[in-house]
Amino acid sequence: MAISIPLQAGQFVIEYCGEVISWKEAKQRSQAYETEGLKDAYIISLDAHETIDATRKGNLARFINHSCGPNCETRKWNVLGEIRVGIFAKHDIPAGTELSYNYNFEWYGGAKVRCLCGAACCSDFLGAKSRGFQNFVVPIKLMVSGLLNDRYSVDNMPLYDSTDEETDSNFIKAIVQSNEGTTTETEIDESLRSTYDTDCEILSQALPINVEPLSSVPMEMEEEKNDTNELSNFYVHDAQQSPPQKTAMVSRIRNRNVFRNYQIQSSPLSKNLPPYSNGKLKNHVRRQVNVKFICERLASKEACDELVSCEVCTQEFSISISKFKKSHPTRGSHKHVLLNNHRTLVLTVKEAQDIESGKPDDLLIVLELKNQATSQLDCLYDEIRPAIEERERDSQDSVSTSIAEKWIEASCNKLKTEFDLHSAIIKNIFCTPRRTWSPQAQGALENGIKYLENCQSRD
Ligand SMILES: C[S@@+](CC[C@H](N)C(=O)[O-])C[C@H]1O[C@@H](n2cnc3c(N)ncnc32)[C@H](O)[C@@H]1O
Repeated sequence: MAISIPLQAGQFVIEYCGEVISWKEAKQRSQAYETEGLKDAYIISLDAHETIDATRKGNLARFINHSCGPNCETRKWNVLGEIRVGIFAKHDIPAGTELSYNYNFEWYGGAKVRCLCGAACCSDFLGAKSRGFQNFVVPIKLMVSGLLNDRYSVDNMPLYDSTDEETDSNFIKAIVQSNEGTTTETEIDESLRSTYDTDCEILSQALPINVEPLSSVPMEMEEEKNDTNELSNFYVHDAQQSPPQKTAMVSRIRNRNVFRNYQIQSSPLSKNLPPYSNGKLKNHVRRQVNVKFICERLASKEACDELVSCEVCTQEFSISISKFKKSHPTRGSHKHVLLNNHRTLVLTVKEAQDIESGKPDDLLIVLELKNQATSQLDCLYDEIRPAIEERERDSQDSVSTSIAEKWIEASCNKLKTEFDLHSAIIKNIFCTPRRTWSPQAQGALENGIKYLENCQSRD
């Protein structure tokens, strides 16, 4: 389902409407739908007791497909004491784009369903990463019926509460317009339709409670600085640099994807920090050194050679990162970077920018370690999730001490790898080893400068 007007990050898109039925009823219906030969699944979980079945009665939200790299996400809201599910834009979405969200399926039986989302980070099968593939049966979760007696459960979603703040929801009409004339097997229930506008308005006006996640503080991207100083001639700013972004506060437990992406908040003081003593500004904009300008002022040829060699290396890495960027655009505040071994690293924008100012090889090794630590944390979260859900609340408060200890340990491990990553970046920047140049390499200085100048003029 496509949207006909542009959406902004965080904007409410549509409520997932349907018949609210018990889990028992959902299972029976699912079997009946299967017998009828219905291929698509439209039952999602509301909470531990109830589900929303949009198979026969529902709204346009039922037509939004799954994607492993979605542009929307689901959020649970407590609206006047009633839990409701809304779909929200994860990031800015241009008009005409197909909407998608991650079903976060957990498969627990039947055949695999091939995912056709086409995302670079696609896990190939719906629920391929879930424990369902290890024959784990999720006790009570949301369920979507599908092909060949498949059983799915959608991951728990964040629970938000309503407030009085207002959000614009006019674009809902745009969705309806964009889908008018579409013939579907679903009859939109008239009573639902009549209350649809009101409902959407209530949900669109409800905003999440901003509660910080356990054991982490959300990161605030450092603001782009416009400082100019005497060293500004040394650097050429990347014109394609993304605008500064701020990561929103997240609820205590949001959906799994968000929950996994902990960030350490940079000190608010850092916004006002002066440039480093060597002239590098403390932000993470890709800069190219104006090599010619500096070389003209350096007395030693060795220093010139070293500068050029470092810059060529950095420039080449920047070029490869730019290629990555083109093929793996930023999703929200993250970049998906494809490594040579075909693995995808999910980096924050800041990390990607940090890497651009460092060197590739050893940084990627540290990144790989960080990625592994993140995966371990993800697995652990999968392990503790049932314990959280058993309490039928979106809260981690009741998780047992032993599990909490494991969680803390894994979190520390991840933080350590993040620390190592940033140390490696700093090391690369400040401790670049001096090179011994062969006589043949002596003549490379001019070539190097020409190369860099060509690169800069191309940019
Ligand atoms: C809520 S419905 C989505 C709308 C549905 N495609 C339709 O046209 O009515 C969920 C069903 O759509 C299909 N589906 C959604 N996303 C998919 C994806 N990425 N790959 C394969 N099938 C998908 C599956 O059959 C799934 O059971």
